[in-house]
Amino acid sequence: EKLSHFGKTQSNDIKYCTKPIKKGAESSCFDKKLEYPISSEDCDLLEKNSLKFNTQSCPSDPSLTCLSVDHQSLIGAGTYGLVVRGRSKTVHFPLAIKFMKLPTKLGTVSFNTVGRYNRIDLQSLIENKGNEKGLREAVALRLITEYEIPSIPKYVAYIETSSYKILAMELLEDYEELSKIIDKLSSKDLIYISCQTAAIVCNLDRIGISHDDMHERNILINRKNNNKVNLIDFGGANFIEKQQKHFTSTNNFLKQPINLLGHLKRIIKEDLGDYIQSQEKKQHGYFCSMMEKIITSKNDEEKEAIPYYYRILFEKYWKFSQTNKKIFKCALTK
Ligand SMILES: Nc1ncnc2c1ncn2[C@@H]1O[C@H](COP(=O)(O)OP(=O)(O)OP(=O)(O)O)[C@@H](O)[C@H]1O
Repeated sequence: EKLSHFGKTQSNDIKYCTKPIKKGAESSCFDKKLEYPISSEDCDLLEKNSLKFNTQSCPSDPSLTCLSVDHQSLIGAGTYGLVVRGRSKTVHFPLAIKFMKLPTKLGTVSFNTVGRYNRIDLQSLIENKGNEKGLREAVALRLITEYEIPSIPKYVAYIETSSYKILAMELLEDYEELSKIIDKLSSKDLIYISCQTAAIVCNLDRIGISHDDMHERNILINRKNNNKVNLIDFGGANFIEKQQKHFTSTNNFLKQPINLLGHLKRIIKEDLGDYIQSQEKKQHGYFCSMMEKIITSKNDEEKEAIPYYYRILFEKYWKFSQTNKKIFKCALTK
């Protein structure tokens, strides 16, 4: 059993420091940025939510317990916080648990009830644009999971303690960031990846969520499974109010991810990309509505009513279908 339940490993197991602090000095250093102490209050709340993950002694004070950041546990690190591997007995899949350090202790934390959000207050999120990255992501993932939108990690739990915002979600295994592999991919791969990305964006659109941070680092690819795409990092997500629900998110797919769109434009030629991009600027969401139209059109006459550029894109390059739950999917073409 690799995952001890808050059990400590020996501090000499810590391998995340490679460079000594001072020139010539033996390395006994540690990276303060990777030190995430877990208090007994944190422990209690995590335990109540059945969340398990590895811990170790804190490098700066071995009497304290910290998140384990060895190569088995650590998934990602950044200014936002740390993503580590975990488990929960409430779900059958492994977890990615994101720990976001709070800028200050309590007081500045709004929406804090008893650590867990049972009720989602969409209105306050809309008004509080940008200030609540962790909560915003939790709400987005929870809605996405409830609506069973595929290709996005499933929401498992969101907790706030006095030190952290903690988001537990499905772990995507065997995925690589598109930014790291984009130059190795063939035209066919890139067409299929962009098609799946567009389908995910339009699926989100149907439920009124826009990702709004669609760079290549947030698009994960499983090369072992037909270049299957998953979208992560909903910290910048926006919730579109019902009245203005009419498709606003697509514009972020047609502006971003810049590198992927650049490749795509070179591949599909015929000025298709430029034309569709400029249409989207004039009328946000036009792209998703055309996608819906091509799928629901029953005969040639209805198909011909769809503007030429979209028809070419959908007939020649991106083959969409829709499941009975109205989820857009991309066909893997030979
Ligand atoms: N569910 C997941 N499964 C697998 N890996 C994940 C998952 N979520 C995040 N990661 C990995 O952890 C890293 C950080 O996650 P994420 O991008 O969500 O954080 P962030 O705070 O938005 O970081 P930034 O915006 O600086 O990229 C990602 O680059 C990704 O590789």
